Parts: sequence; C-alpha cells; structure tokens
Amino acid sequence: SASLDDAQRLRTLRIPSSAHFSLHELAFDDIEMTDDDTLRACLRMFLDLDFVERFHIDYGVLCRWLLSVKKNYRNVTYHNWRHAFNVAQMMFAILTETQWWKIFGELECLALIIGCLCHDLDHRGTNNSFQIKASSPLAQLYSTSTMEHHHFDQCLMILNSPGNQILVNLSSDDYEKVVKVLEDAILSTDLAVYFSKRNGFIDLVSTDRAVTPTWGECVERRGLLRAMLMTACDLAAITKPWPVERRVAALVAGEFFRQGDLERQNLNLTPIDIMNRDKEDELPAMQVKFIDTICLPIYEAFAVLSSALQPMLDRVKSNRAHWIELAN
Ligand SMILES: C=CCCOc1ncc(C(=C)O)cc1-c1nc2c(CC)[n+](C3CN(CC)C3)[nH]c2c(=O)[nH]1
Ligand SMILES: [Zn+2]
Repeated sequence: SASLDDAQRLRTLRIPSSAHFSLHELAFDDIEMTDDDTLRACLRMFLDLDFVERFHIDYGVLCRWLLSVKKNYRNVTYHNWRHAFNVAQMMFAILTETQWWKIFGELECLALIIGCLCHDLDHRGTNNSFQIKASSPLAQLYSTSTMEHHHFDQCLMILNSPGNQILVNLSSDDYEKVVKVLEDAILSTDLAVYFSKRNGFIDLVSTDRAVTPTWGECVERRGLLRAMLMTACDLAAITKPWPVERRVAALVAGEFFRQGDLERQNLNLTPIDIMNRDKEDELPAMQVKFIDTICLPIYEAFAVLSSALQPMLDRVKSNRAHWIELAN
C-alpha cells in the first residue's frame, strides 16, 4: 500500500472545487492534470457525493486508499491509473448530470465510484483471451472473466489492507451490499458480460423510455442499469472530443499491438486484426466497426433514457465520421 508520508502529504493538500477540475463535464480531458491533481479530484468527488460524511470515512484513510489504488495500476500504455480515473470521473458526471444518483442511493453510488477506480487494477496490458492462450496463473485461477475477477480480488485486497479500510465504519449489512454491487460492477466491465445483458437492456429502454422512479424500485432493473453504466464509462473515451479520442486510440493501439507481438513471439499465434501490427493501416476501418457493433447501441440507449447524455451520442457519431475519413 502507499507510504505514510505520501498519504500525509495528500491529506494536507487543499482540494479545489469540482468546477475547478471540470468534473461534471461529459467531455472531460485529464491531459493537463498532474497525478496529484487526479488524486485531489478523486477526493473532491468523494466529498461532493457526501461519502466521507455519510459513511464516516476517515479522511487520512481515504487518502492512503486512493494512493494504494493508484499504486496498484501498472505502468502499461492504456490500462493504467489514468484510464481508471477517467472512468470514475465519467461515472461521477453521468450520475450527477442525469440525477440518477437519486435512483441508486448513496450506497450503490459509493460502490460504483469505488468500482470504477478499481475496475482494471493490476492490468498487464493483455486481455482475457491472452490469459487463456498463455494459460497464465490468472487463467488457472479464473477461467471466465479472468482479468475482471483479478481486478475485483485486488480491489478487496486493498479495501482490507490496514490503513486503507475506507469501509470500516459501514454496518456489516451495508458493507455486504457495497461489496456485492462492487463485484457486479467490476465483472460487468467484461465485454462478454455486456454482450449478454445488452439486448435485455435495450428492450427495456424501448418500452420504458425514461428512467422513471419505477427503475429505482426494481432491483434487477437497477442492477442492469449499473452494469450498462460501467460499460458506458469504461468505453467513454469514444464519446470524447476528437483530439481526446484520437490520443486514446493511439494508446489502445500501442497496448493491443504489444499483445499481438507477445502472441506471435511467445505463443506462436497470429493475433486478431486489431492486435496485428501488420494491419495498422486498417485501424480507422476497425474503429468504425467497433463503434457500430459495440459503442453506438449503448450510447443510443442512454440518450433515450436521459437527454443530458445526448452530447455523448453526438460525439460518438462525429468521431465515427473522423474514422471514416481516415479509412478512405
Ligand atoms: C483498433 C485498434 C486500436 C484502437 O482501438 C480503440 N481505440 C480507442 C477506443 C476507445 C474506447 O476510445 C477503443 C478501441 C477499441 N477497443 C476495442 C475493444 C475492446 C473494448 N475491442 C474488443 C475486442 N473484441 C474483439 C474480439 C471487441 N475491439 C476494439 C476496437 O476495435 N477498438
Ligand atoms: Zn477499463
């Protein structure tokens, strides 16, 4: 976990407002932020969502927990602390801009924000299918949703580490509820889980076009909306202004191509096209396919549920147009 003086230093820093950090922006870009800024922005999110008061979280423990979470992300090209931070900021922005935080209540919002910050902990820059192909220790531990089970395991390990126990003052009932939502949230970031739940969600949205209070009263609907929210936040770089999306695509490509190199060199396998460096020129066309098959359905459904999310769908469509232009 994080060292004492790091946490001591962080807890003495002044915490600017969410407006200062633009944390309510759906078009948020962390490029100008230092690592310290990202940590202070996380503290601001916890304070503004009233988690510190409501759950009696010791501020010093919260600082050390944040530092430990950040420390347990590896220095890989894309699946690093910055990705986790951006996913958490997107969750914060959506929950507040749509007012859906009222539907989930504080406990589930706490679990969603912790889940976003922890959802890719200790990522190695390689995906589930690589773990299986390499029969890695993680694949032997978890045969399905291999990485996501590991991320959840890492999340619990940090939450239970001395000096990092931000949930220590929750009732055992509340603690159990948070951990259950946390596990569902992190496991929902496996695209395979998203594919299995997406059609049910889209059917629900087509009949019940607004997240009325009825959504809040129905346990499985809330669970479905949380799962879809995790995917929407995980892929949200696709909804950002073009300069952000283009920068992120280069990072994702860097990580994918390295996995492709490992598959060739270590496993003697031909990588799939998106991880095959030899097909780099086809990247724009692959992005268009990714947007059409994976991204548009979820952001279209969210735009139906809340007009506050329409700008996200609009930017996915304009990014698609940029990729089309680059594909020709
Ligand atoms: C095209 C490769 C490099 C750029 O790729 C990207 N750049 C940026 C984003 C983003 C969210 O902004 C997303 C991608 C990006 N991500 C992809 C993922 C994982 C979410 N998959 C899975 C793997 N499974 C197929 C078996 C579907 N295909 C993708 C793709 O084509 N592009
Ligand atoms: Zn992720």
